[in-house]
Amino acid sequence: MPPTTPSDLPSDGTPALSVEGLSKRFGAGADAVRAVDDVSFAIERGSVVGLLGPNGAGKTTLIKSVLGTVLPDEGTVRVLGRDVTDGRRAAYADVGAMLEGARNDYWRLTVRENLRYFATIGGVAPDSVADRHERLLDRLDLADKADTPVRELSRGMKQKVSLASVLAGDAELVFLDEPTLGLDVEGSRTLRREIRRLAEEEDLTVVVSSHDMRVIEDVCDRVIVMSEGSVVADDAVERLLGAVDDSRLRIASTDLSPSTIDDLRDRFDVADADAAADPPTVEVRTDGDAVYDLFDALRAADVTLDGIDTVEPSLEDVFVQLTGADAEGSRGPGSDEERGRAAGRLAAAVGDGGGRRDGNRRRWRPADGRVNRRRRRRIPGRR
Ligand SMILES: Nc1ncnc2c1ncn2[C@@H]1O[C@H](COP(=O)(O)OP(=O)(O)OP(=O)(O)O)[C@@H](O)[C@H]1O
Repeated sequence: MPPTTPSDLPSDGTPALSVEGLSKRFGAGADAVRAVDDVSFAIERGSVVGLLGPNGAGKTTLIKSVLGTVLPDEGTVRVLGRDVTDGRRAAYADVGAMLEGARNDYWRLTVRENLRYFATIGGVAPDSVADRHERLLDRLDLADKADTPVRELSRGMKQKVSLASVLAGDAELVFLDEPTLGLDVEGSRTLRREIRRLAEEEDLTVVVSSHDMRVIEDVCDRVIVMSEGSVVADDAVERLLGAVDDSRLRIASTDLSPSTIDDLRDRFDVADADAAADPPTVEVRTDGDAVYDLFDALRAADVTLDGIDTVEPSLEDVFVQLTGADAEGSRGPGSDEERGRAAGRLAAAVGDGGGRRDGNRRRWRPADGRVNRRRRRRIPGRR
């Protein structure tokens, strides 16, 4: 099994980012908050990793600790093998961050001037990366606007300029915090596609933090999920998705009246129903013999099927099971105990596939830290 923890990575496989035993407390005594609590992980070069967690999970504190804007109480951070406390300048020359969306940029400057400016403050002579800038302008569809002041651009374009600015120097490791925030559906889709493409073409290591699960599913190979300062899951997106035992059958039929749906609720585990849809639909969690019982029940109720398909669990389902939070990152009503049980079930499921539990804590390590960047999982019915 390839090594996956910072201390046992081989010397020839120096990770882009290695965090070991990182902790940060705010305040003291009874009011102290353990924002980050003994967090360790390593991110291999060239991978795209999602950082997820409900509000207050510790993501921002973790990112700021890595970027050097928050001083951790304990632990080490290595960027491309260099301990950041030994040589900040050297370590951070390789790091870029888009932390506040479009506000990164100077709106009075043109798009190209922004790229040159950010290359300079990244320690790179702009002329030496002119080719990279042309490529970025081209890939992000900004070439026509290269000499336009940023303030005259649409929000989606500003967001693209922000991304280009982060990549304008020579950064190998890039943090993107909510990169699609505020974009419309089309703008978000375009930016997701471009982030993925740029990561592959420029051979970048990218850490993406977002509450939008589509961003994580579309862009990331691997996801680190945080909750209450700790890492509660760290695995390939596909394996996390595969670990959720929540397959459903979605039945569509004009014969599905509200009373028929109520009858089904009495007998089956109905996950969702929409009696007002055209045609009405019902989603039933099924396993084993329940499928036969379901069809028998539908036949007995004179329901002729207009359509039937399977609904795979989404990353949002995984996230909710692990943290008890909704997709926006807010905590739901579930108790810590319920969340712990759900996380335990999920961890055990992943463990069965080769991952390993880390003691009794709600976290696990991937069985295989090497992820295939080109292998994508498409979920039927999702974009
Ligand atoms: N400067 C600070 N002083 C005191 N407490 C802080 C400070 N920064 C963060 N915290 C606390 O640390 C915990 C983690 O906060 P953090 O902002 O890292 O979480 P987050 O996962 O980024 O949340 P969000 O998704 O809402 O941005 C929270 O309880 C927060 O209130």
